[in-house]
Amino acid sequence: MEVFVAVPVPVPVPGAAAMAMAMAMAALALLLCAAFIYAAWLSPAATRRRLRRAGFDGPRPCFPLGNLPEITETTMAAVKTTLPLLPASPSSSSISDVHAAVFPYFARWRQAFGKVFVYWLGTEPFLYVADPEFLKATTTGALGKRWGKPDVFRRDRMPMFGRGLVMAEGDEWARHRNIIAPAFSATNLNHMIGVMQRTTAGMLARWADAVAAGQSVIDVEAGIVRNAAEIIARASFGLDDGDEAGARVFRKLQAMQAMLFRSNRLVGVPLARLLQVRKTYEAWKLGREIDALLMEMIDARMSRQGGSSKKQEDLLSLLLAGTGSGSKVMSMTRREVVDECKTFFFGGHETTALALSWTLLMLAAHPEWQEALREELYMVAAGGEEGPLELGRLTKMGWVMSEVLRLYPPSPNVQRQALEDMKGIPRGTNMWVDVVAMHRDPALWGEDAHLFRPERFARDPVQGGCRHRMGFLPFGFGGRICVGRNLTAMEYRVVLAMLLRRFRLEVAPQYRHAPRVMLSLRPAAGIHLRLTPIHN
Ligand code: HEM
Repeated sequence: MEVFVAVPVPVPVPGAAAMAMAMAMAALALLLCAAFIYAAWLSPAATRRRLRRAGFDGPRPCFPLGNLPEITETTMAAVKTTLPLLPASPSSSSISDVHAAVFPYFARWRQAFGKVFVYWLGTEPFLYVADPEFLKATTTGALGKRWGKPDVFRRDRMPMFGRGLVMAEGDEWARHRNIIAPAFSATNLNHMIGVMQRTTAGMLARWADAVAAGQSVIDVEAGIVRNAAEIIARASFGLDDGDEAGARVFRKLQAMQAMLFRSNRLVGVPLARLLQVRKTYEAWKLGREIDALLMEMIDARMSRQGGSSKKQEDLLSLLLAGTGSGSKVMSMTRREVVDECKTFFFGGHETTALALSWTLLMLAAHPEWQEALREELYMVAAGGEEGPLELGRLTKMGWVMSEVLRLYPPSPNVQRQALEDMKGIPRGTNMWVDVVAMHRDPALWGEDAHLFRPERFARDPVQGGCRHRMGFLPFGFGGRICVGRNLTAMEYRVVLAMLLRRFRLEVAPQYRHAPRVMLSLRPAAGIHLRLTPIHN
């Protein structure tokens, strides 16, 4: 007898797989939702409670935007403000004028919370600091190593700096800094004087032509920025007249700079990049093109090295001198050299140009100082050509530079991020040092803090008489102090000396005093000066 065993045959239930898939998707969506709620609300709210328990109060944030709405609103309200260039009387102006114009939200919060408080960019906590003693207590000595650079800016500025020195961290940073710092030695910088003079002569010739053609008022800021961009491109990677690859990189770097200034980014807001996909993509694409061009230049330079009779003395050659040496400690990969070239360009030209532009404005507004610098120039370099020796003897010019960097610091803030928990500050908290506020604080500088008085640096050349050694920070502080400051000092002297010999400066009637922060501290409406040629 045949026994039939009933074997159950799996009968496909229509839609079962689809249902399983849908459930998995729903679970995933739920998980993502939970993660988003955690990142955008719960986690920052918990950090805020911890900070408040440690005694750090501040304006109430509304997550996930944090305090960005108030920042935007107060900034929009301040945009149209025009300030008097000079106070009507020495006592009629105070820190609040320029500081409130450039950081209106900080000026408002300082009144309520003092010189140290917490505010939020999206879900990122920022410890605002305008108290040098607090800064010293939290960041100097052994504590210094516990602070790095904020991740939030590293992500945002990746197209500009890549993983270059500004953004590097830990051992990577130390290795890069050890290779780069010697490239800015006095001997290397002296080789760049000629490049600076040739480039600046071109700018001055263009201004002289414009004046001869009847255009006596010039927006000097535009010319100075372009001149500084050319100088840094020549000094960094040897941009040469007729060098097509160099010129292409230069144009693209400028396009990137303009694009990043235009885009109004929601820094610190989770998923904000998704709202700005086009801008993010454009910056990424431009960044790739720049990288490819720089890589080509580096390859060409490396294959020429040794074979060429023409010795190049730009920063690129100095960095490449170690590459291929076999020493891992003292060499960089091509990729790293590319990022450093971009870092020099973006970190190095606008800051220097702004220091020079604000100086021209101050000298136009203070003719007695303009004359004092000219006299010093004629005394130190009677023959008319300034070499390294003569440039080093321009003492008064040094005071003027320091005073301008105090009143109009091109880098209006310095940032850090806590790498570990310390003194009630949770790991990951950012620090925002308000350099403009400290540089104009009467408690640190005296009642004349808002006045242009270069002589304060005659009495105290390093600190200008500031009552706290961490109250004057135009180039940052600690191990991460600006690596390019000597290059700036050199370029400042070369350009200013040539300019003062060639033109007398006056503030033009159409000049509008509108300092604003757009990454750097800039004159929003340019710097219009009347130039009168000096005939020797
Ligand atoms: C007036 C001109 C300049 C100003 C006001 C300025 C300001 C600054 C500031 C505030 C920092 C941050 C320091 C810190 O975090 O404590 C910095 C870092 C830096 N600057 Fe400058 N800078 C100027 C010129 C230059 C030039 C000419 C170059 C290069 C060509 C340059 C390259 C850099 C680099 C690579 C860093 C990162 C240093 C590090 O993290 O180790 N800067 N600068």
